[in-house]
Amino acid sequence: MRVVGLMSGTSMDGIDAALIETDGETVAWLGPSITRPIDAETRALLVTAMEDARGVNHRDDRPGALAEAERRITDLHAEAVRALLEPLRLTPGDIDLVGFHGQTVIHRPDARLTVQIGEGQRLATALGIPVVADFRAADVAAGGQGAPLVPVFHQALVRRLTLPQPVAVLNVGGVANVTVIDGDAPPIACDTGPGNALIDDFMKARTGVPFDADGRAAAAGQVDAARVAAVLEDSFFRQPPPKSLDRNAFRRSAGERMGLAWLSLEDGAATLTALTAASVAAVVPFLPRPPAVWIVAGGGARNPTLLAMLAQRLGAEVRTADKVGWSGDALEAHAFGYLAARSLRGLPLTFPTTTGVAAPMTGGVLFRP
Ligand SMILES: Nc1ncnc2c1ncn2[C@@H]1O[C@H](COP(=O)(O)OP(=O)(O)OP(=O)(O)O)[C@@H](O)[C@H]1O
Ligand SMILES: CC(=O)N[C@H]1[C@@H]2OC[C@@H](O2)[C@@H](O)[C@@H]1O[C@H](C)C(=O)O
Repeated sequence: MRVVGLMSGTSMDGIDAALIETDGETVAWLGPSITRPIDAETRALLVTAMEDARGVNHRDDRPGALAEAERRITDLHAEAVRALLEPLRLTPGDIDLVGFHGQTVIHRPDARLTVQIGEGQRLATALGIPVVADFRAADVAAGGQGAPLVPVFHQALVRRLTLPQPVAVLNVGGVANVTVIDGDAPPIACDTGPGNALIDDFMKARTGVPFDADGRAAAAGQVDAARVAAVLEDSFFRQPPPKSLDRNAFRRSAGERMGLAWLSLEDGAATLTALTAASVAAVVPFLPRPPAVWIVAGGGARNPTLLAMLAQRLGAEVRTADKVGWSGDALEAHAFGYLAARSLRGLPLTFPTTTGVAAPMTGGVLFRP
């Protein structure tokens, strides 16, 4: 199948759209991708929608700004698909399927609640292509964490490489998540903790720019190890995998525990970057054996200061996804194309070792144009 995968991640910086050819088992081709930036006005609407989502008790509730945000985000995804296809001289008729993740506005698996806004039917009708959406709902309803979903895709990609095992695939987006693959054993996976979200929020508050470009501020600062250790006291880091996080999970507690207000821009950025690296390293003691190689994807792979801190704390080889022939920026979009193909074939998306669901579970809802 020729599939377009779509991801709008927790960083809310853009919508990634990527082409992939797959039968939902093996990956035949990782095709080109684009990012359609999310404008400041839409980002502000999404931030409001996330606030309003705190009042959601049922996954179909759309209080406050949520309904408007959902329509807007759906239409931007339709634009992203067109922007991907046009320069490739492809039309919707050339595409078999779309995998549409949507925007997570609340994730509380403990309450069996996870909401990704995005109307599958509206997108299918707009594009004239079948769409699979709502990838997390079935897993959460069955008692799983509903995240991470990418491990089965990471496993399919790692099978194509010759690398010393175990191999860890680390995605550093707003939240960071890892998949550890050791031969044919079921992959072990979890969210590791904050990825870029706390760094982005801190940089936005201090400079107005919502990220630490190329890790420059962090590179010029001093890490406050005691502050990092204070956040790692949180019970989340003592839990073994599988486990997942809401984007805003550590927002308040980290700010308070770290006393960020007292740190300079550079020291704050360095300390938050070290927190991301340390929380990844905190997973290693829970693994049967430490990974020999770490492949890093997501926006965090563009931050050399973070990559250096990871290499130091993990004591293992750290490579970027681009170095192994994947697209670090589009890996999640490729993943949702792959997961859509699996969904169409009724293949499992989640497993006891990836989301804690009791038995392998398929997921996703199909919308026809
Ligand atoms: N050149 C760069 N230097 C430093 N950080 C960068 C750079 N480019 C991107 N980033 C970081 O990566 C983030 C975006 O990452 P990404 O697109 O992987 O996140 P996401 O997909 O939205 O999140 P998630 O994986 O949690 O859903 C930005 O918000 C920024 O913090
Ligand atoms: C609830 C939710 O949207 N979680 C995202 C988020 O962003 C990164 C991390 O937290 C990850 O577990 C998940 O996304 C990836 C794509 C996943 O499910 O594998």
